Amino acid sequence: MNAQQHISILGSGNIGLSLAKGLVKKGICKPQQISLTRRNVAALAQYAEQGYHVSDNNLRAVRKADIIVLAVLPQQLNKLLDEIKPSLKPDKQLLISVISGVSCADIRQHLDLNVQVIRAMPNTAIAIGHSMTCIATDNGTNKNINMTKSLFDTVGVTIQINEELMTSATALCACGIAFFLRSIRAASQGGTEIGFHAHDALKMAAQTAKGAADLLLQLASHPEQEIDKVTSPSGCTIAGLNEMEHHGFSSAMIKGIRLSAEKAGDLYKKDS
Ligand SMILES: NC(=O)C1=CN([C@@H]2O[C@H](COP(=O)(O)OP(=O)(O)OC[C@H]3O[C@@H](n4cnc5c(N)ncnc54)[C@H](O)[C@@H]3O)[C@@H](O)[C@H]2O)C=CC1
Ligand SMILES: O=C(O)[C@@H]1CCC=N1
Repeated sequence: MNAQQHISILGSGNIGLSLAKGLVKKGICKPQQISLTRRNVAALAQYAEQGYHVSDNNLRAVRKADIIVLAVLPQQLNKLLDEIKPSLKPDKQLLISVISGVSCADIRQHLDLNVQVIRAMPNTAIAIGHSMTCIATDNGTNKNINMTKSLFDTVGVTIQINEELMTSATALCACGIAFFLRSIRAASQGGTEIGFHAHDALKMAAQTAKGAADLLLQLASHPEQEIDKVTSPSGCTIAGLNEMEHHGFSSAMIKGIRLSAEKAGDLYKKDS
């Protein structure tokens, strides 16, 4: 983004605000270049104090924007699109949607405008700059794809994927945060049962999970390769691991991800 450009985030809740904070923290733009809208504008008071433009007026926010981020819930989207349509300048503005289950074509079709749309699917680790964000488009220019990637690179790691895989990315990465959190919670519950205070068990489980993830990311190795290093012959790791598998550990994760992906594909259709 250059210093003249303006970004308007429509629906400034968890994801929208985290993105805004990441952009400012990494110096991509100043708060004065960002408009944040929300129905309950009082919830954005601290952002107004920091210099962000804060309002419940989507039309005004759209009018001054070069980039418009759609960050409402899927069931809130059509009303928002109807509201902003009169202010949109399709040949001058880029729409970035973080909304699950809504394709670029769905958005253009509802607007009945030929506007560039890029989808971005972050996860809640965006709040600490550690999101896994997938981006996809069916009509965005390379320039705008690169620009969108650089925006989300400020809040984590970004990859471009085919749009058909966006619901799968939603399940694996956006919902996935919850799956890994539940795994850590379950490990901590096991830890408490074998003797640790709950807060110690949680810290120990979380740091262990972080170490496991970093082994894969930093060494670029395969999970089974790292597992083989832990499982001493006739040892306690393989005993625990096999017991978990007898109870369907991997199968539960795979089935959960499949169901989430199915549901992600239906989030918008159900309500539009
Ligand atoms: N929460 C998550 O982990 C992820 C969510 N998403 C998607 O991002 C979108 C936003 O999710 P969250 O930030 O978690 O939801 P949220 O509920 O925290 O934020 C949505 C915000 O939009 C506001 N809003 C609703 N209608 C509006 C309107 N007409 N004008 C202005 N503001 C309006 C609401 O007041 C709320 O503050 C959803 O579509 C979700 O599918 C994507 C990836 C991850
Ligand atoms: O649960 C949901 O529907 C949203 C989309 C991805 C993460 N949270």
